[in-house]
Amino acid sequence: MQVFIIGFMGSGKTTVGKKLANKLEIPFYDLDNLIEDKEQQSISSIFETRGENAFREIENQRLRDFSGSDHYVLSTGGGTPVFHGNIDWMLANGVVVYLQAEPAFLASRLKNEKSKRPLIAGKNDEELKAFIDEMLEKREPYYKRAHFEIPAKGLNAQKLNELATTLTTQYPHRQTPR
Ligand SMILES: Nc1ncnc2c1ncn2[C@@H]1O[C@H](COP(=O)(O)OP(=O)(O)OP(=O)(O)O)[C@@H](O)[C@H]1O
Ligand SMILES: O=C(O)C1=C[C@@H](O)[C@@H](O)[C@H](O)C1
Ligand SMILES: [Mg+2]
Repeated sequence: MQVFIIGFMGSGKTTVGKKLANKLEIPFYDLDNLIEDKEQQSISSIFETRGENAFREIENQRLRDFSGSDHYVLSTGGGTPVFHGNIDWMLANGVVVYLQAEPAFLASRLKNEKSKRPLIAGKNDEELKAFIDEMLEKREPYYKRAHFEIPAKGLNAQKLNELATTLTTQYPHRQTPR
């Protein structure tokens, strides 16, 4: 089973992806981390020294080349579904879960975590909220194509269990539990 978690920065893709993988007893990967490991450079530094277009090429390559195992949960970057036909590729190659969140919720999550995220680093609270409003509107049509949409707010252990059960029922090709 290949599960792709998509959604805006701060929606909790990395946090939730890890927990979901744990419940499904399959490995967890994070596309931003895979990129940093392969390039031996932080995401911020890639944006700074090589630019966003280069980052999007690398992101696309890493997503498609990725072959950690037959079964995994992969949390993607906030922009991954939007570029280079990545959403079509993910829909064709696995189950795509959209972690949906409203701008005010995302802004409150992100306001103390801007430095590692080059697209929002240096913005004040007002600029951050305006950026999220505008960017989410552009990105949502891509996010909304996911097979499943889960509200990030109030996503507790029980809801995560329900998601894990739905995924295993509909996509029952599980690895032997570790
Ligand atoms: N269910 C949750 N409950 C409380 N806090 C959470 C939850 N999920 C995530 N967070 C917190 O929200 C922040 C953003 O989460 P996370 O880094 O997982 O988001 P992300 O979608 O992976 O972001 P990015 O796209 O930038 O990688 C972190 O501080 C994390 O600890
Ligand atoms: O929303 C985005 O475009 C990004 C989100 C992060 O996960 C990183 O992939 C990078 O900072 C770009
Ligand atoms: Mg993340």
